[in-house]
Amino acid sequence: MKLGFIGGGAMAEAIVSGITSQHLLSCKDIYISDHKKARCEYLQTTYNVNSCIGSESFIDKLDMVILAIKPQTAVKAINEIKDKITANTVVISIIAGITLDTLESYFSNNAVIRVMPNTPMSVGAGMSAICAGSKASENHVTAAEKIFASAGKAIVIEEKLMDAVSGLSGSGPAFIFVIIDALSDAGVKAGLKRNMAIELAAQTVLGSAKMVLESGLHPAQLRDQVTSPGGTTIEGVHIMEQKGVRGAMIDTVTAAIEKSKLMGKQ
Ligand SMILES: NC(=O)C1=CN([C@@H]2O[C@H](COP(=O)(O)OP(=O)(O)OC[C@H]3O[C@@H](n4cnc5c(N)ncnc54)[C@H](O)[C@@H]3O)[C@@H](O)[C@H]2O)C=CC1
Ligand SMILES: O=C(O)[C@@H]1CCC=N1
Repeated sequence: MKLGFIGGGAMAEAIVSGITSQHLLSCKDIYISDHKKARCEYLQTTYNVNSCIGSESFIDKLDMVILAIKPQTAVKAINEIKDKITANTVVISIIAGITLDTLESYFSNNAVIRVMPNTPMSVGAGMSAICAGSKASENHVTAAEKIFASAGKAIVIEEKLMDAVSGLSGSGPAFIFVIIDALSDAGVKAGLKRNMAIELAAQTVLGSAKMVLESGLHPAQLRDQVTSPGGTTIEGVHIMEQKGVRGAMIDTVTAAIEKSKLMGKQ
């Protein structure tokens, strides 16, 4: 299986780092094209994959190609490759907002799949959602699931849910990083050293997420287990509700979802 990437930026790197550390594919079967020479050299040195400016040397040899360019540069990049790939190559787009209809209008002979991954793939803890285009078979979807589940979890969804997923789990890591940063600020304010405060905050987020996933309990039940009557936690929970943290998080994700919808219309 030969896997190619058009665009070797942050998200492509997270996927490559995930799949190579899990040994899903051999490095020699991974090809990355990026416009920046420095980026190609970095990816080649760090992950031992093939990387070059331009995809001419490998584009017609791929079983799968992942489009990992920004939405703003997508049309140009797609036009560079659409007549060069063979009909057997499965096209996977991770580009936010670009619909299957649009992708299929460019790649009319190919099976097309949309995926919304996230950067925690780089540490084996990604969350990806996959939806299949009209020509994608069950085998194609299974192959995509294998790639994206190799470094985390992958679910198959209907395309109408893609904007919601983009706003929640696609952008979500950025929202959680802001929260970890804010929690560590609170620790620093109380006299903790910055590195210790970051470790305390990040491990607390990690552990809490693990409890939600492994216990099967609703987050509200787990919160209740921490909240002793008349104790410290309820004081903090009261402030969170007073300051509208819950509403702010709903608004945050909703704004990201609305932007994803808008990008799909452009
Ligand atoms: N960063 C993230 O957390 C996530 C990003 N995505 C999607 O992934 C896509 C890529 O995002 P990032 O990796 O963050 O962007 P990025 O800006 O880090 O990477 C894009 C790369 O593409 C290269 N490039 C531009 N035009 C090119 C062309 N014609 N041929 C080859 N390379 C070209 C650029 O030099 C750059 O290195 C976007 O469409 C985004 O919506 C999806 C989920 C999460
Ligand atoms: O910010 C963005 O547009 C991309 C899509 C999801 C995460 N990053």
